[in-house]
Amino acid sequence: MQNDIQEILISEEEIQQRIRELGAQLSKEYAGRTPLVICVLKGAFIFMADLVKVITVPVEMDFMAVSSYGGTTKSSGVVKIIKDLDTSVEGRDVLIVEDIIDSGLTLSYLIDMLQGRNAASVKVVTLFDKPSGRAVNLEAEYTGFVIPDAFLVGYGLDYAELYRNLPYVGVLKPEIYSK
Ligand SMILES: O=P(O)(O)OC[C@H]1O[C@H](OP(=O)(O)OP(=O)(O)O)[C@H](O)[C@@H]1O
Ligand code: HPA
Ligand SMILES: [Mg+2]
Repeated sequence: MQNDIQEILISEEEIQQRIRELGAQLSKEYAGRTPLVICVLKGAFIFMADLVKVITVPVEMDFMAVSSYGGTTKSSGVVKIIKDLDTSVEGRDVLIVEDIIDSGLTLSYLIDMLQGRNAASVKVVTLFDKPSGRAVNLEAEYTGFVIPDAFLVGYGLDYAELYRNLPYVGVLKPEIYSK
């Protein structure tokens, strides 16, 4: 698996350090409240698990599964809901946890949906932001790292469902996805 990586872009230590900083910021933002923290599966599951451990306010958690990339490196533009929330978001302070914002299509769809369900507030924390990929104008309130225009894998990010379990984020060798 490591042999398929061209370059490690962000190390495990750098990721964990940045998550501790995000946790501290979010604990301040939500002081005195109990946000509903929503993990966007599958990509965000590792970030979600590490992030909630460094948030010091009480949180409720729920999970949604959506997919728009399938086995490719380009968004299909169609966001498919594979699993919806179990919890009502009405009147709740919702924090969406994403691994990456690329085209922005996944998040713009989710934000509209949660606002349509009358959440009291909807904010986004993303570990990675790739502004060069944007198809819609959208920014997260909290961002871990701004990353360059390359297809990345690791720390939750997959290519064709592989590489999510790498503890760092790296650039995949182009010959892997041009096979
Ligand atoms: O900004 P966008 O261009 O919409 O891309 C970002 C989304 O794409 C990835 O999910 P994917 O659809 O690959 O599903 P996965 O999380 O199961 O890998 C990623 O986890 C984000 O949710
Ligand atoms: N890597 C993996 N999955 C993704 C990416 C990426 O760079 N962008 C959107 N989904
Ligand atoms: Mg994916």
